[in-house]
Amino acid sequence: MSTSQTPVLSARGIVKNYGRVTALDHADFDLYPGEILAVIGDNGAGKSSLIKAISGAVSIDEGEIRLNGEPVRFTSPMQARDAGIETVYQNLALSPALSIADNMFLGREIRKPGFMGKYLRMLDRTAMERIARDKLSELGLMTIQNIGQAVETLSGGQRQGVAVARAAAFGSKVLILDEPTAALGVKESRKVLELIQDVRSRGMPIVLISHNMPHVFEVADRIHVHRLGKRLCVIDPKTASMNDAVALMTGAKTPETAMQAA
Ligand SMILES: Nc1ncnc2c1ncn2[C@@H]1O[C@H](COP(=O)(O)OP(=O)(O)OP(=O)(O)O)[C@@H](O)[C@H]1O
Repeated sequence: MSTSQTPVLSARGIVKNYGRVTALDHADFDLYPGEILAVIGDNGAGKSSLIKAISGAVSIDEGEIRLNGEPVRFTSPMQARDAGIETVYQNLALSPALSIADNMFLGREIRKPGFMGKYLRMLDRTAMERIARDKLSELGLMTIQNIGQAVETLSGGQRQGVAVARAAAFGSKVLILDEPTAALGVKESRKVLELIQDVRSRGMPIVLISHNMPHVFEVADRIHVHRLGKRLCVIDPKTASMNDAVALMTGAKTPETAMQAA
């Protein structure tokens, strides 16, 4: 990771108002190739709004978003996903009653070749199950026994795993994870953190929104501190402390005073 490279995803001066509430107030953002960028901030700082803006879930009032240097303007999450920005939300966009394979291919189903697929819209289940199995085992998630198993029967960590595998499976350019460990136990969190690092080692940059400072400091290459609707600063987890991060988030320290203390 090097900040001299062109960011994979960047934003400049983005503004998002909800009526009289300004959720994003000229916010900037940069994600570089191959990095895990954590986004931290107090409740209401605008982290979700930032993620929604760069993943097409809300339209922005002002500002610019660039993907690989090219300006983009998404009007739906589907558009952002097609462009390679895959977002896994806290409440997971998985369908509990569907199988793992069906979930992985939701909205991207493979049709049977030839007439049956093209005109009868028949799904190629064998191919989908094979690819789903391959992807899960590639990511070390084959504790899941049966690819036909409904997602509602999986543990929280396994569900998160399926969602991440889905993102990793489709050649996404960017993976955004919103509080991936929030609902998980210690063991499951560990697995998900390993999975995130594994996905990074495959070259995919990741945005990690989290309130969990030990998790953030464990895996992030850089930490974007969001405060009052904008990026306050970016800190290096190798030189900054968790106390600094929390002080910056809450306004107890400014980037200048935190630097002096360092
Ligand atoms: N749909 C909405 N309608 C009105 N106000 C909203 C909406 N979404 C967010 N806001 C407001 O925008 C501000 C930023 O909210 P946002 O959810 O982006 O913060 P956050 O940093 O993700 O917070 P948290 O850590 O609590 O999830 C808050 O004041 C919030 O009340």
